[in-house]
Amino acid sequence: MSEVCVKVALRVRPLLPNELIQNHKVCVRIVPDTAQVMVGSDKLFSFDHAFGPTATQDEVYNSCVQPLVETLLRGDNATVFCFGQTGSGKTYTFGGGNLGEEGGIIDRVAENMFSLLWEKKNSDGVETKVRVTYLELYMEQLQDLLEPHNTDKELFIRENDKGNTVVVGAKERVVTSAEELLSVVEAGNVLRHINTTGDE
Ligand SMILES: Nc1ncnc2c1ncn2[C@@H]1O[C@H](COP(=O)(O)OP(=O)(O)OP(=O)(O)O)[C@@H](O)[C@H]1O
Repeated sequence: MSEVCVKVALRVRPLLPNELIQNHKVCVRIVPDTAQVMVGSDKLFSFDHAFGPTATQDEVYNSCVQPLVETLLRGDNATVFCFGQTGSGKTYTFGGGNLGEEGGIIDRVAENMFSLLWEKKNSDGVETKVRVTYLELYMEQLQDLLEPHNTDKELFIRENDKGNTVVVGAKERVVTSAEELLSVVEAGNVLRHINTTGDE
């Protein structure tokens, strides 16, 4: 196989103001002009991409995710997920609800995808329909973030006849613009916040 299917990017966030006040020190450094990081003074790790504290949302998106959107529009599947300890910057990197400079992956995918679909429509007359599902798996419980108030709802993870793993019972919503997609995500995020913090 010429192309590797799974790529791993590492992002080191800057120290936060309260960490600076408490005199925390950076312990992970990007080796300049490489995709390697040095932990402490002698442990070197290699990734497909490595981003330091000054990397912008745009840089992360353009290197790691933008090529996947094009893959998607050619009919393939793509998955992006963030993994890291609490407070490491997953939510910041993923974003959702901000089409500006600070917008994250979700925002940029939404914008990018609709603009590419618009181009396709204008050049080839291709009509498309975008359907969204938005789910949370938390403490082994699946929650449909598009149906926040339906507490009786049960979702199941199953394999379908094509051998794909799917969530059965998830609500789908048709969206026609990046703004509409992000409003769906924002509404779901409010629920996610309530679930994980107990705040209303
Ligand atoms: N690259 C970055 N630049 C500036 N601030 C950042 C960056 N990454 C994260 N932060 C800030 O660091 C804090 C923690 O980030 P975030 O909430 O994204 O972490 P998390 O991994 O989602 O945490 P949790 O698992 O607890 O939800 C936030 O205040 C966020 O704004």
